[in-house]
Amino acid sequence: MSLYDLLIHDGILVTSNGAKYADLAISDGKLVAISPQLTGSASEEIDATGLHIFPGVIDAHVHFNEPGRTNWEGFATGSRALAAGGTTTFCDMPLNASPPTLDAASFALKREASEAASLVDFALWGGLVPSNIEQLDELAECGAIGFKAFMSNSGIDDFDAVDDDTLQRGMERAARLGKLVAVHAEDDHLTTKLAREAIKKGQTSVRDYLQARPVSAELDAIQRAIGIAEATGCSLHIVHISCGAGISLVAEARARNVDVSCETCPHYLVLTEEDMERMGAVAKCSPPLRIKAEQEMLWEHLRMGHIQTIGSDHSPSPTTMKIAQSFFQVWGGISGCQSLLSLLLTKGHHERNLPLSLLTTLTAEAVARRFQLPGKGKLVIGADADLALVDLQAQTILHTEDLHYRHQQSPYIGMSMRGQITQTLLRGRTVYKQGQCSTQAHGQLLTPQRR
Ligand SMILES: NC(=O)N[C@H]1NC(=O)NC1=O
Ligand SMILES: [Zn+2]
Ligand SMILES: [Zn+2]
Repeated sequence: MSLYDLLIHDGILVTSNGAKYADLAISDGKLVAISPQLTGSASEEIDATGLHIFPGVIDAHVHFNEPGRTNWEGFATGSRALAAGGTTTFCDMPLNASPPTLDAASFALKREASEAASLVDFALWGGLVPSNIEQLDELAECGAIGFKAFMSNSGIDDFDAVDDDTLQRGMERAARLGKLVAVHAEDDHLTTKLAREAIKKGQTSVRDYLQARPVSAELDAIQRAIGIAEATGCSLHIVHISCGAGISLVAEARARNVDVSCETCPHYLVLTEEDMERMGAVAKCSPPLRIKAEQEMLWEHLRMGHIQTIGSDHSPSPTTMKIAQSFFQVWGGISGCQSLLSLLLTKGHHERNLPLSLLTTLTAEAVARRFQLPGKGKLVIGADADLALVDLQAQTILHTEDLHYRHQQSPYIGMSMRGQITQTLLRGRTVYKQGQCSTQAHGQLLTPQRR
């Protein structure tokens, strides 16, 4: 009998402390030995010479739209894209599926759908809307990692925005339950007013859309959310911050011990307003893409450790919803979850010299810590053997055929990437290898566990 199930030898292990040569031994889906030179037999061996071994990415922000809108993405296609991109855990947002995840029954439906189809592990966000404060307890009971609220129109009819009063009541309840609240922070009053005025004048171009969602709307909402978190003692996570000053507000609040964290997304780090104008619908998102100077500020904040997590905010739709006369009518959401790690390696590591240790912290270790995902995010003995094997120097161009999404849309098509994910393992099992995804859905629900 073999000593181990799997032995991965001669790879370079990436940790939050740096990179080092190490052999990894895996049994029963867990890392059981890590050492520069492991001996002993194994049922299977992988020669990782020349490859970097990252902890599988944890993408805490995707919209896979199942059940109910599986034709927008779905767990099967979405999780294939993740596996191909080196991601082994995702947290699915409570909106864009039908029904939205607002109570125990809808949580169960989503859990079932994901368990049936997902190649990778997952956790689920519950929603926080004006009508479901009384259901937050049951969502917590089901194992939601937290509650997501929109401070502006969500673009989806069955997921209402919260006003400050509802947000306060939701945060009071969440604090009592020991759960965090995540917010989409844009001021509804201002964005609605600006959009209405523009549309009334027939100004519906990309530029008009950009002007209707200014940085000030984002800053205003971030400030209010932090104030409410501070008043209620609720943990707060601000998703997809697109501007430097937004990150500064979070950093200032953290410095005075408010329990707030923030996320940015690869699209804000890689694309700008000009790209949105040039590419149109495929690059539409909210908050919108910003000017180059904002983008540089985001990179600087990233380097300084002021941003805690990077999530993709993968929010696809059928191609028909990406076509409209008015840019305000086009579905807002970028498909990008497959490219998260390769974009960070290309633009962050190779072009800006960000250390791999920082990138793995932002995409795995800190995410697992913030959302209390047991056994994830870190390659230590006893952890789940969730791994992304990466050829850091390989240069590839992203082609439409490479995409595993249900709809092969991406603003990154044609982009030259440096750093190729060659193989992804979930709990020791290969879920992706050189272009091929596994056909077996072994994804399991993760529920937060306090340490
Ligand atoms: N409903 C939805 O997914 N909206 C997302 N799309 C986007 O670009 N920003 C969002 O919040
Ligand atoms: Zn959002
Ligand atoms: Zn989102």
